[in-house]
Amino acid sequence: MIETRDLWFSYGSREVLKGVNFRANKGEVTILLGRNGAGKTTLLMHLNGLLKPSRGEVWIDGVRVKYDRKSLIEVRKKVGFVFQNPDDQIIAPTVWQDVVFGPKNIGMGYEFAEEAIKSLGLKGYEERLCNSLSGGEKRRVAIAGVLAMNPDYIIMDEPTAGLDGFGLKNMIEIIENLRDSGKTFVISTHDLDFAREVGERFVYMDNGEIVHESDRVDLRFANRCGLRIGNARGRLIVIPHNAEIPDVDADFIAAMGTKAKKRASVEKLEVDITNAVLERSILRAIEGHTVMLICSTEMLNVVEREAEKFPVFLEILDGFDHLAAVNTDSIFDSTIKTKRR
Ligand SMILES: Nc1ncnc2c1ncn2[C@@H]1O[C@H](COP(=O)(O)OP(=O)(O)OP(=O)(O)O)[C@@H](O)[C@H]1O
Repeated sequence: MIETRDLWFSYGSREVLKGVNFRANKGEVTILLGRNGAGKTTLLMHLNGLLKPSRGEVWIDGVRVKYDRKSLIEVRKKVGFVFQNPDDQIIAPTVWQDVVFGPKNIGMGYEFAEEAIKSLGLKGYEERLCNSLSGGEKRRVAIAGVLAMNPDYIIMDEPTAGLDGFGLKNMIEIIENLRDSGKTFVISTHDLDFAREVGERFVYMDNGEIVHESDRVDLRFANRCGLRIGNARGRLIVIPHNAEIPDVDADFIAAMGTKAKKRASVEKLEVDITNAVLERSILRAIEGHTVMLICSTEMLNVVEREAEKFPVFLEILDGFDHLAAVNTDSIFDSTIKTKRR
């Protein structure tokens, strides 16, 4: 387990970590979520001694991290760090020279380097110049360099930044395979889909503090931490309180335009919402009725923003995991119920 205890850190007079108690359990993939500037990278850099806390402690497998050179070498063997930008990590001219840089530096053998080259699909790339590689390939070289030291823990700072769909899929496979082989991960990301795919524990950071922890993505906190996925899309289901659709629904239908479908024996009204505009008039129209909204996170953001301005009580009922069981369309990931306060 990696743990921080009451961790404080400042860059000059700028306080960035404010008493962080973080924990990453062995064998798990812990995801660190938070908006830009929340302090994720700063926290991650403490987990293998790249930064020294102003106050507080870091513990790895029950041993308190010390900051002399000899202790730090031991820490770096146990905990590898994959930087957000591979160019910050790659230092040698060729792929092979770069991957063996770490083990060579501390007099370790190259067996894990060879294994890493294979497992990351870099066989045949050994003599390639790193600066001739694509972004995705560079990322794999950076990971191979970390694996060459055979660490138990792998810290990744935004590993999906700049990856296309194939690169993302490949990254997910790499993490899953390594996890199955017993590695522990701590990963920071803004990518909610990716987080859901690989994560087992989720830690939410805001303004230098941990504000929440959960064992599945909690949309309320993901939202607070500035995450977004997909487009603002969703389906609004309005269930009127009385059997007859009251007059107010005429406004609602008008507001929704031609997309609204009103059936003859209406007990509920269903509307597909395909853009980010959920206007005040719509919220006014649905006020007082039970409303279910199945939507993408972006739409959730829109609704929550609007609901703050309008007296509609908003309660998130379910996250993606539950809803996925009843609706396989991946754009739908949350259910909201609104009712009059
Ligand atoms: N070397 C530095 N010197 C001074 N301030 C820094 C330095 N590095 C980071 N900061 C500041 O510390 C705060 C936290 O930065 P950090 O990189 O840890 O956040 P983050 O959550 O990783 O953000 P992002 O998601 O944008 O990568 C930010 O306000 C940032 O400007």
